Amino acid sequence: MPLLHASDLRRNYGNLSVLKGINLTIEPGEVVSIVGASGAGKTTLLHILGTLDRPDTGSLQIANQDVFILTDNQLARFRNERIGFVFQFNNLLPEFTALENVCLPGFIAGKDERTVRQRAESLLTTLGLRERLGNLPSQLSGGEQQRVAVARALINEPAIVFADEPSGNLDSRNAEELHQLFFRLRDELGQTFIIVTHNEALAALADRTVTIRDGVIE
Ligand SMILES: Nc1ncnc2c1ncn2[C@@H]1O[C@H](COP(=O)(O)OP(=O)(O)OP(=O)(O)O)[C@@H](O)[C@H]1O
Repeated sequence: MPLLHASDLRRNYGNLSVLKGINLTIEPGEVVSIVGASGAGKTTLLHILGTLDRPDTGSLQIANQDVFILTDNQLARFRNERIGFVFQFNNLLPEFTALENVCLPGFIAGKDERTVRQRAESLLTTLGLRERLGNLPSQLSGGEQQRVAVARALINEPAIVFADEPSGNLDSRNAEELHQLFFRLRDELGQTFIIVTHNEALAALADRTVTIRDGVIE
């Protein structure tokens, strides 16, 4: 069974037809990059695949769940438990420490507090942030903040992590480190990533590159 199966996804904004029938299958443990010209619909597609937005028509299965038949509340719960996100601007909560930011989705999922804390510490240690657990985001470098965001995305052991231009705000050294991290997590945890990127180095490293043009996958 594929991990994700999208069938004939369509999305219009008013008269503008952005997605015109997207079909996509993702297997577990793949790192897939989504590329395409500016305005091609990459973010629109990522938001739909990540269940942040609904298509006008079409269906999507993730981990054997037909997601768009769920109510908004059911979908929010599914997203919290099964999907992780990394955005260009890390969206860490400024008044919470690195450790607290990582724990939060685990607490929201209602998991045991001690278990969540231990997993968060272990993830942050794996990502080289053992000495930064108590730092606020403002006390971290851009690269460190993005690694905290990756740990936060992983806290609930998601089926898939979606990333939208994750290295878009980093210098080339930090960008490369972040990219290596995705592949290490793929190798060590079997983690699946779907990444929208303009970064050609990252797209070239991916197991598969999906190009959107004229509203469909090329
Ligand atoms: N909420 C919205 N309302 C109206 N139009 C929108 C909305 N969101 C996106 N669009 C339009 O849909 C098209 C696709 O946008 P999208 O952000 O998905 O493209 P993209 O491929 O991610 O672009 P970029 O690489 O520049 O980030 C664009 O023409 C955009 O202007």
